Amino acid sequence: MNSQIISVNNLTKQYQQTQVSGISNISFSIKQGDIVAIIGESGSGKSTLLKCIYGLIKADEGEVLLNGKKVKGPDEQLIPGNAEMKMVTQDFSLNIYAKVYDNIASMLSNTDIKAKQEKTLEMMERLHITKLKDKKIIELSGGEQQRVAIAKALISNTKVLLLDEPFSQVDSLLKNQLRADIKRLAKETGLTIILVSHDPTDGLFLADQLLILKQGKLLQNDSPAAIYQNPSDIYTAKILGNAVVLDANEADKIGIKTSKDNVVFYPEWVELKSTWNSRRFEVEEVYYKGFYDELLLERNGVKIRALQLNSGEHKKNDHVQANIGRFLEF
Ligand SMILES: Nc1ncnc2c1ncn2[C@@H]1O[C@H](COP(=O)(O)OP(=O)(O)OP(=O)(O)O)[C@@H](O)[C@H]1O
Repeated sequence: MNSQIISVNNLTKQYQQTQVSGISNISFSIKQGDIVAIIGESGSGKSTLLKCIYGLIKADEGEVLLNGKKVKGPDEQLIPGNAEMKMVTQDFSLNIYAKVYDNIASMLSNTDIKAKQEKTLEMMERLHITKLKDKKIIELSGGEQQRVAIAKALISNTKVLLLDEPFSQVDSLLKNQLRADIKRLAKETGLTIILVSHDPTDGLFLADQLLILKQGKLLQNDSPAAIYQNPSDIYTAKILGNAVVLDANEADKIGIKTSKDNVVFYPEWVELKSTWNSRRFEVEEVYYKGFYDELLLERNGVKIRALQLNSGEHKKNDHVQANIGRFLEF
């Protein structure tokens, strides 16, 4: 079993005297070697939390422990940050006129030139950037620069890698490759990774542990599957799975009774088949998604979305029988 590497205790940071700015009373712990994704809408406090963990900004209250030792804030040391952690920000902080090799090697001392060379080449190999060795940063794509920045961050005995929106500069094909590489790297090296993203698929695909932030508060902290299946809040269900949200009146119109205010379900929980409790909907729109379609269905003025795995089976204006196989009440 992995041991705990980071412990965040009652962390609060407020920029102004308002409740919604910064982060508020956040606590959680991280196991060594895990990938943790912090997900939340813009302004929910993701970057603030990441910077507090790294010691770049001083928390008003609470503390961060790295292997049981308090992480110092910017007021407690000359150079803010932490030697055992590295943060890769969206601007990458690379020397754009220097070569890839030199950018990475610059993190190591010159006391053993051969070891420095070997270590740099090994790290380039790990991040699949060996062929870029002699290129200048300015000649690279965003995704390539990203890899160089990660290689540079990892070369000096880093225990925790902090990534702020790591995939914002890469197209979807490269994104999948980079995600897979990061996952492999963490599993091979025991590196702990904390990443911040506004894209929930990063969290669902990569993370061992998912943190959902809303207006500076930690809403949920669990495995991606546990949170996806049982979101504690409508916000979480919408962020993670683009959930359908109906009020009690709308739910009633499609045959769901609830004593709560809202009924929430993911489109894939809608069963398109004729069962004793299924109801007739009209297909209003068909959105082609590749190997499946997303259907916009309507009944009694209420619109819901459902997935159709047999792409093309039902067309616009068709009538279909649908049953909400599972739903949550809030
Ligand atoms: N230096 C600052 N001074 C004042 N307010 C700030 C500062 N930095 C962040 N905030 C406020 O704190 C809240 C959280 O910001 P933060 O950047 O942590 O959110 P975020 O979830 O990372 O957002 P994004 O996804 O847009 O980067 C926001 O309301 C933001 O306006």
